[in-house]
Amino acid sequence: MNRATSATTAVLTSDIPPADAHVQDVIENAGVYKTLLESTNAIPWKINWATMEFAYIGPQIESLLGWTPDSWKTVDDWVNRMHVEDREYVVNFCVSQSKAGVDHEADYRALKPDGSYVWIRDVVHVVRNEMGEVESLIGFMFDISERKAIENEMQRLNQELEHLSFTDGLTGISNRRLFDTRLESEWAHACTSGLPVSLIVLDIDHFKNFNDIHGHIAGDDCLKRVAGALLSVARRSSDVVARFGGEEFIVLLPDTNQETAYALAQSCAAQIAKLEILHGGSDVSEFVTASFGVGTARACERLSPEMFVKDVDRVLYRAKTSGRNTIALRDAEVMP
Ligand SMILES: Nc1nc2c(ncn2[C@@H]2O[C@H](COP(=O)(O)OP(=O)(O)OP(=O)(O)O)[C@@H](O)[C@H]2O)c(=O)[nH]1
Repeated sequence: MNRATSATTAVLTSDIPPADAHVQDVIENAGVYKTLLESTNAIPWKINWATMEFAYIGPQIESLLGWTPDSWKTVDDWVNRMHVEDREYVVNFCVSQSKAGVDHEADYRALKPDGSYVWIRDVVHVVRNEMGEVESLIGFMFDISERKAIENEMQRLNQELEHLSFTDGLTGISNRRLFDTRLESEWAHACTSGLPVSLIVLDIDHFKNFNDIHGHIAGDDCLKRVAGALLSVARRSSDVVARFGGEEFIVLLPDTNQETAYALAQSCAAQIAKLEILHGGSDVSEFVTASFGVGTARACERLSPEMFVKDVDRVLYRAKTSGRNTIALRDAEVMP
């Protein structure tokens, strides 16, 4: 039994005249409330607004945060034992809400004596006098570490899920979904900036034969290595190298003119050649090659991004029908 209850018992056993029965009730109730308050899982507290001192802090502070109630005297003790990244926002928020007389709550990391932190949700009630002036603040600090850990894990899993939903499972590069999303935003950007957008669409030559001769696992490995080669060429942060499906890849080059796009397609072809992946089923080279379609457009042209992609895909088909292992341009003749 704690101090509050024994004090109550002492009062009850003394001789109190009937006229003071009300006082006795008050004392008894105060004892009950104190017992209830100090047996909750949260830390109750009270701050005197005029002095900014703690008029009361529950003994639970010791078991939840590791500080003795004696060491928790002023608002500074609360502020200084808050994670530095949370401090400015939380203090400013709590002060402004308190000044406005608005009940509020704030989450922050509270420091323990061993240097670790506990996530706290402080729920604050503003007490005002008859004049409407703030007199004190009373509240509870709840340990929300478990909830925060779950929230953080959920956030991490969501980010991972989002990343996976934009990644091609085999090659690890972006997938079509990410490409479509980025193309749409780059198209909108190009529409306002007036800058050109370029696309390179490429397809590995005679890949069916490659699989038939070298096996599907070698085929998968070939796709991964080609993806790596493309990534080594399109290196600007705004560039997107994506697997478009099967053995077809697409490279989005924002703010890029046709000349540069063509040069980049040449570099892609050179990097693929450099891999020297033996291809027993190709009539164009002993190594793996690809055919390329390159296109450049101004977003202001009467063209949707989807139509643009289809257009460049048709250009790639031209490269295929004109012998493979070549680069075809949307606005020019097939170039060897
Ligand atoms: N190993 C492997 N093969 C794939 C994958 N996706 C698609 N393919 C194969 O890629 C081949 C594509 O064949 P086609 O579309 O006929 O084209 P191609 O043989 O490359 O001929 P051209 O494009 O005309 O040069 C098919 O045999 C598909 O099975 C994959 O993830 N892994």
